[in-house]
Amino acid sequence: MAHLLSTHCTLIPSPATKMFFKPLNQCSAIVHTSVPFWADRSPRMVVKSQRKRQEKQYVSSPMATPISQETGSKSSAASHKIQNESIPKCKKVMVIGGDGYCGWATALHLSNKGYDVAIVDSLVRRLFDQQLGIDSLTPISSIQNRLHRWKSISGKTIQLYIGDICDFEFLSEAFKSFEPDSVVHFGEQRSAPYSMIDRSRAVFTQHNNVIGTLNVLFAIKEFREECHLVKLGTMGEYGTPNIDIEEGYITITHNGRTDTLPYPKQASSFYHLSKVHDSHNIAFTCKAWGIRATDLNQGVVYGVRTDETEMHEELCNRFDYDGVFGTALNRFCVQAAVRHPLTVYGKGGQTRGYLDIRDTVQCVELAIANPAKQGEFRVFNQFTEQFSVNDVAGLVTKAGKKLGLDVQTISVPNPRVEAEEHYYNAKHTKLIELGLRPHLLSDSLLDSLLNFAIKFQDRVDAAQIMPNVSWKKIGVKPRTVAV
Ligand SMILES: O=c1ccn([C@@H]2O[C@H](COP(=O)(O)OP(=O)(O)O[C@H]3O[C@H](CS(=O)(=O)O)[C@@H](O)[C@H](O)[C@H]3O)[C@@H](O)[C@H]2O)c(=O)[nH]1
Repeated sequence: MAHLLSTHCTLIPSPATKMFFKPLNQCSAIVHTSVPFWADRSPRMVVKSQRKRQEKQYVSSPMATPISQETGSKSSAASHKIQNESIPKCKKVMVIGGDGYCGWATALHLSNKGYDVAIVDSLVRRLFDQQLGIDSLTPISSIQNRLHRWKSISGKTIQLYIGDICDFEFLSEAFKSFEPDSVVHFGEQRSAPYSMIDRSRAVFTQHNNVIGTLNVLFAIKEFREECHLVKLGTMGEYGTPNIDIEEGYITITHNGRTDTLPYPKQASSFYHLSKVHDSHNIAFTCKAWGIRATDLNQGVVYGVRTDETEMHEELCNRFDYDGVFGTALNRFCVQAAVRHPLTVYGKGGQTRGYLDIRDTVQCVELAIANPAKQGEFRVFNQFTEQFSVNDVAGLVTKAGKKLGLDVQTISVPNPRVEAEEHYYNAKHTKLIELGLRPHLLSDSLLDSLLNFAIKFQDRVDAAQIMPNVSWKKIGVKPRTVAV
């Protein structure tokens, strides 16, 4: 029997009666993980749209773009590009992982731009917080409340499918029901430290990410062969080679013969390796089945606000600052706000590509609006600026001083195995060529991020700040991370 979830969504229990989420064995902040929750891959509830199916909206033109229905947000490079091109009435985008940090911002942005959006999410990211005893700096609403609020503010409906894409039956239903023209796939375990906690988290990360992506590829082949896959990869796939990093491919002359080959991969965590495995699987299926795909090798994302998430507090995005899910710049802003010394790991010369979350949403929109050709495996390096960890600490220190904060830095013994001083020069021109107008890291953005962190400083749990996952100490025994 279907239970009414909202005016436009229905919860349909799967054939099995088992609940998706096992009860947690929690004792204050300590999580016992002797029975990993992900051991249960039983079928789960499917949220299926009641909305009448619309006509198929396949778009085969590489320049096809959606109607821009921006409501009060600033115009972007993407919208300029969109206005000049042939515009389909409606273009359907499935955002897998649409309840997460990048996924939520992207789902709202695309909906605001006139795409017909469906979120597919297992909500497991929220469960990680509960299991590790950590929380977002910002209070975040349930996905249902988020979507109700978005509807009331924008008048736009985002469909919701709650389930695990590793469950092919669930994914098939979602595909057949929504019939996406593009799939944006953020639905992976995205923390390197999480994947290095213990054996079971390493296995979970690779199983979840690699099998999930394989299922998406099979679903496209089976149900929507024109559908464009926009897959979130990572700059971490390349590692830190002592030569320039190209965008996906490198032309090599060897023993007098020349070829253009996938750029060598040297990932340095089980998480980053899962993305390498994904890239190989996607590249193969583009060749073998003619899948069209874009791999967005994204750098470290910072920031929290986008035009849409700041429309209402119930649309607020998550902001991670803990040692497992928090990323460098966001962490440093929170550390500065609560007068915790900035935690530079090792020598601090680790250099990465960085980007503002407002550019993440812009890049995804550009990729969708300018799809890969049938059979093409495109790779874009998705970042806007390079910084070392010491650079980032220096910028936050300077911005903190302006706000009257006395920001200190400490060198923490590096919990990771990574080069701490190295050459780094990565190309990132393809998205610029498509029209990306980057939001470069500015004093005003740092001011606003610091003020944001100060606003929510009472929610900070200082015990979550120091890293406590070691690349070298990872073992087979299930580990409790929270103190
Ligand atoms: O308190 C900290 C936190 C991090 N770092 C260092 O900062 C660098 C970046 O670490 P991060 O935690 O900000 O980012 P990372 O673990 O690489 O992962 C994040 O950024 C990746 C892009 S990239 O780094 O691979 O380009 C994405 O794929 C991941 O999903 C996202 O969690 C690393 O050298 C790390 O050792 C510190 O020195 N101090």
